[in-house]
Amino acid sequence: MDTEADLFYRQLPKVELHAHLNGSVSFETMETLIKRKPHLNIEHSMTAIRRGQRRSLDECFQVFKVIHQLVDSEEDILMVAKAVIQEFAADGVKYLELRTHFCFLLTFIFCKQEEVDIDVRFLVAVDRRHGPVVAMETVKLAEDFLLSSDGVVVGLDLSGDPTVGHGKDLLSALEKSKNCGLKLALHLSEVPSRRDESELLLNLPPDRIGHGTFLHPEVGGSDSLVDKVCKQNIPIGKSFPLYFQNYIL
Ligand SMILES: CNc1ncnc2c1ncn2[C@@H]1O[C@H](COP(=O)(O)O)[C@@H](O)[C@H]1O
Repeated sequence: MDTEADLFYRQLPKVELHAHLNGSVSFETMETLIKRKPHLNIEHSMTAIRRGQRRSLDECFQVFKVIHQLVDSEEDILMVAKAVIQEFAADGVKYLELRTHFCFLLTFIFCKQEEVDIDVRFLVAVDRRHGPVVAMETVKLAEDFLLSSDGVVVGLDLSGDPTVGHGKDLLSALEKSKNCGLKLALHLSEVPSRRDESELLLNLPPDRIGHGTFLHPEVGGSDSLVDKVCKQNIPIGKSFPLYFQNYIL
């Protein structure tokens, strides 16, 4: 049963600035998806990380692969997007930035969120594993949406398995994106030994950082990386509060 504190926190108006669409699917929606596709033999334990449960980054990306099998039609995408937006609204979120590679489909549909008291904006996701050509194509699409979506598409998100590829190959796509006015939310330093890449990406600079777990010298990053984040006042989403207390969203 909800405590008084639960109710208070639910009603408190909030902003959510680091939500991946397929990373925000609730248990109930997942159940509907699983029932729709019994032939896939997918169980709940394959699609979620329970509170307190520890998983490696690699295992997290395995979970996304399973979710992508479940969400593979226009009908699924729309159902998931509607449910996610309604659930964030029911949780008291008033401003939501949703990142997804399905942006192209969703943008026009959610230009008018009339029945729900929530302002939803989209970030078009570039998945690192698809490489520079797809990244550039995605940026062009995102630019079109930026111009035609009446402010619904606001930026570009660089995400995906951080051990795959190198940011230097995506730099021209990211620069183009920035030059055309898209805000940049970049996942960086999510794994150790990515100092060079983080240096490059921080020079852009991004408007937001995803995770940035290994930026600090104590965990294999460097003073120069920390300096760049602090001097440029770049907010970090979903990281550890220890090192960047003033920057965590
Ligand atoms: C754990 N930290 C993370 N680091 C990097 N990328 C992540 C992520 N969590 C999620 N994603 C990215 O978001 C996609 C799912 O949403 P969409 O299918 O696009 O809606 C994942 O496939 C991955 O590319």
